[in-house]
Amino acid sequence: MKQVKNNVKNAIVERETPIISLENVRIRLGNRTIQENINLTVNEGEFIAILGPNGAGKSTLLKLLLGLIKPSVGTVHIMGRPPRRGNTDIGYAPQHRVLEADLALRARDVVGFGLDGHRWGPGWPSRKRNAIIEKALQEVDALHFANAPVGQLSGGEQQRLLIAQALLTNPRLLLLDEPLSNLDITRGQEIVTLVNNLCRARNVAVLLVAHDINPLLNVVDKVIYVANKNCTIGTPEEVITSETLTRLYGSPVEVVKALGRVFVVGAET
Ligand SMILES: Nc1ncnc2c1ncn2[C@@H]1O[C@H](COP(=O)(O)OP(=O)(O)OP(=O)(O)O)[C@@H](O)[C@H]1O
Repeated sequence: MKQVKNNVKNAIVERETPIISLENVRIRLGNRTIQENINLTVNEGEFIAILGPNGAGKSTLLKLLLGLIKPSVGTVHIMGRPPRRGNTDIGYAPQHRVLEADLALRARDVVGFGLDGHRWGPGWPSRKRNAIIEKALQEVDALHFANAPVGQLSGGEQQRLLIAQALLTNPRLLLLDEPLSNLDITRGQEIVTLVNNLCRARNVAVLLVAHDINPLLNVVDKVIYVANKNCTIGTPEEVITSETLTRLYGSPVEVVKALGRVFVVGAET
């Protein structure tokens, strides 16, 4: 009985532990300070957009969570533990370049690469491995082009494969680096809807790096805005305001709302 109680207690503690916790984090690369003092918490199942100008440190933040770089000051916790490379609780889709048109690999093989280094990686021609790949392809609505040569797929279709790859280990945190870049408005919106559905259905926390908040405005829970070596987190209504962004950039910024869209003016955004 005591064991059962302990198990329940541990399960509750585990559930209540934030997915990400950053305290007083400073990031330096080479001899440059990229971020001064990051404090933020991300909870289970939250859908969060990371925004900010080129070179502000959005991808660097993802690398920190992946354990690829270390903070020079402060603490980083992923599900209560320091970040570590190869953490299967994290699914990561890196920034994507369109693949060569003559690349003859099948879409499903490319997704399968996501299992490399995993216990169902190559050398496991098992039904289990194929079933995992099939499920991920289905979740991103890619079954109908699963056998197509990947180089012939559109940017949006290739993006779905990257997301499928990131889902293979059933992660609790999904890191997507600019999945909307190079997509037209309709394809971009389809990816946003897909990611939102995955986030809600799986209760997986999602950090999605983007340059434009507009396609995400109606679906994200929060925004992390990175600029001028600082970052801030809050709901879009809290963060995408003239006051908050002027404070963050340290120079005048105007947030203009028109035609149902939001425009950030006056800063290098
Ligand atoms: N090893 C390094 N040494 C020094 N500076 C680096 C190193 N790696 C990256 N940087 C710098 O860190 C800054 C942040 O880069 P990062 O790629 O995180 O920006 P970003 O916000 O993702 O930009 P973008 O929107 O253009 O992709 C950039 O100015 C980059 O030049």
